[in-house]
Parts: sequence; C-alpha cells; structure tokens
Amino acid sequence: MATDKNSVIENRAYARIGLLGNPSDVYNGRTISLSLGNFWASVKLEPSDYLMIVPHPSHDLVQFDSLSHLVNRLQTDGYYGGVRLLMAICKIFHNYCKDNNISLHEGGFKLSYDTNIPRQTGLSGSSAIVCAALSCLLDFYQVRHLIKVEVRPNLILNAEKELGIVAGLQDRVAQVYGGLVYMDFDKKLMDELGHGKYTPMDLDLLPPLYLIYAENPSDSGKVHSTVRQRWLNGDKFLISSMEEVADVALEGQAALIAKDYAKLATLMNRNFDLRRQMFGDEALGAMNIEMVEIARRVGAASKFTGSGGAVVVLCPEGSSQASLVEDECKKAGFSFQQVQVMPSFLTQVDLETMS
Ligand SMILES: Nc1ncnc2c1ncn2[C@@H]1O[C@H](COP(=O)(O)OP(=O)(O)O)[C@@H](O)[C@H]1O
Ligand SMILES: O=C(O)[C@H]1O[C@H](OP(=O)(O)O)[C@H](O)[C@@H](O)[C@@H]1O
Ligand SMILES: [Mg+2]
Repeated sequence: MATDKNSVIENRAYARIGLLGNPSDVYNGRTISLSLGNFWASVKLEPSDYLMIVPHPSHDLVQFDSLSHLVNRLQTDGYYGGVRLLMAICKIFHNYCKDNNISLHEGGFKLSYDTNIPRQTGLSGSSAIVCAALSCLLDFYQVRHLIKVEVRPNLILNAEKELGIVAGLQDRVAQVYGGLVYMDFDKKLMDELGHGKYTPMDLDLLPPLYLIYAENPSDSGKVHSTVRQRWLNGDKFLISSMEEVADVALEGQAALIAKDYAKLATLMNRNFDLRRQMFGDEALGAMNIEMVEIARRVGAASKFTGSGGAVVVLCPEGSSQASLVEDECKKAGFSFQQVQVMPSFLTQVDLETMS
C-alpha cells in the first residue's frame, strides 16, 4: 500500500461472522469471531484541494423515479446510507489525533465507498465501511505506526456511537485483526486497558462453515437499544443470560482447540437459544428465526452471525448435510454460501504497534 500523501489510497474491510458469544460483546462478555472473505466494503481516498464525502450512487440514493419509489425505498432500507458513517469516522479520527498530540497534515481528500456486504443483515456492513475508511485515513496521514491496532476497534465503534447506533466491539475487532479472534471484554480488563483482550486463533481449527442470508434490512442499533437499556437497569434474567452467552465463547475456545465439532455445534445452538429467550421472537423477526430453523430441521447447528439477517451453519454430518440445507434454502428463497475465512492482513507496521 502506497502511503505517499499524493497518491490514491484504497482499503478493504471484510464482513464478519460472530461465531460464538455474540451479542455478549455489548455486555462485557466474550466472543469468537471471524473475518468473512465472501463480502467486503472498500473505501477510496483521493487527495484533493477540498474535502468531500461522496454519496454512493445506490446506497445513498437521493434521486427517485417518483414519490412512491422514494417511500418504498425508505420503507425497505430506511433513511440512512454510508455517508454518515464516513463523516463520523473522520470526526472521531480527527479528535483522537488531537487528543493524543498526533499532528495531521493540511491536505484535503475525496472519500468514496462501495460495498457488496448485504445491507443490514448482521454481517457488519456498517463497521466494514467505517473500518475501511479508518485504514485510508491512517495511510493518508501516515499515522499507522502511531495508532495501536488494539485501539482501532474503539475508534470504529465510537464513530457508530456518535450516530446513536448501539453496538459492541466484536465486529470491529474481527475487521481490524482479520482471521479468527477470541475476544474478552471483561469490565475490569476494559477499564484497565481501554480495550478488550484479543487473541488470534489458528484458522485450521475451524470446520467448514456455511452462511444463510436474506435481503432483510434490520437496524442492529434498534434491535440492541431496548435490551441494552434493560441490562443497564439491572434486569437479572438478562444479566445472567448474557453471562451464559459469554461462557459459550469460553467453552467454544476449548472446543475449537480440541477440534470437538460436536461440542461446537451444541454451543452454537445454545448461543442462539439464549438470544431468543432474551430478545423475544418479535424483536428477532420471523424470517430470521426461519433461517435458523431451516438448518436445524436437517440436524445442522445454526445461529445469527450478528443481530439478524444472516445465519452461520455447522453441518456435523458433512457436505451431504450441507447440500440438504442448501436445497431447503433454495425452496425458501434464502441465499446459501460456503464461508471463506479471510486471513489477517495486518502489516509489519501494524503489528509493531501491538503491546
Ligand atoms: N450496505 C450499506 N450501505 C450503506 N450504508 C449501510 C450499509 N449497511 C449499513 N449501513 C449503514 O450502517 C447503519 C447501521 O447498519 P447495521 O444495522 O449495523 O447493519 P449491519 O448489520 O450491516 O452492520 C445503517 O443505518 C446505515 O447508515
Ligand atoms: O447482535 C449481535 O450479535 C451483534 O450486533 C451488531 O452487529 P451487526 O452486524 O450490525 O448486526 C453489533 O455491532 C455487535 O456488536 C453485536 O455482537
Ligand atoms: Mg452493524
């Protein structure tokens, strides 16, 4: 990657799968997540005399065929695209550098993005856009060596918090680190370090995994805000269930290391069952629940990759079972793909910032 301040910079960030423990990352828990090579967002930074955030031609649509086209679009995709995400990370990055005496040159830039991550499907399309933008800013200002890898997920999360999106760190950690990562967000640890403890795991430990998803925009921030408020209010059931979800990741780490995939399957199912009890069927949505059940009906294990819209599947009986899931997905109109894990692409400069 060229880091000359006059050259065009382009960076990608991949979708992610919360394999175990999500959403306990939002609640001082633990997760195991992986970077998903099947989908990515890319951000391009072109040096310029002025500063411009370029709206995406379809994700930030502002021109419509008719009033009903506009209304239809708002009803399916909501009001927001990626522009606000790019603006927010620019602000967070600027303020972080100012607070940490990192000086930035005066050059301007044009920032544009593209993404093939299915929109708002719990594959972390939102933080992929932010993460790729942060990478461009690190390169443009040549400050990659000054901003530790461990704190980058916080900056990405803060950009979304800035917009009122309730979320946790696991997506952002998977996207910054790449590969497969075990994460511990223990409160004491977070208070002491300002971030969680992130331990990369060997990709060879993973069994083949599959993905089911649907065009199904649901706002993860909204899904989380009520549960988060109940948790903050001290709801005992939520607090103890969230601890159980965090324990799923702890047990999952041992299961992965032992390549005990029967245990991994049990833990994935348990993870979703706990989410279902905590959030309730109405909040999860009938289509999302059906995606989980389609896999379970043929004996596979399944859970949400994020807050809903996509499901990760483990087939303990192998590829013949995966074909059965695929057939069922076709009948139901859901997309089905084998998971490609994206290995870490942290550079030497990045690695040297790590404590
Ligand atoms: N594909 C996309 N293109 C443009 N903006 C997106 C896209 N996906 C998400 N966003 C932006 O991120 C916000 C939060 O999305 P979120 O519900 O977290 O989706 P995801 O599950 O993909 O992370 C949305 O309100 C929107 O502003
Ligand atoms: O609910 C979850 O599992 C995750 O929800 C959000 O991710 P998204 O891909 O936007 O659905 C959130 O950002 C994560 O921290 C949660 O674990
Ligand atoms: Mg998101």
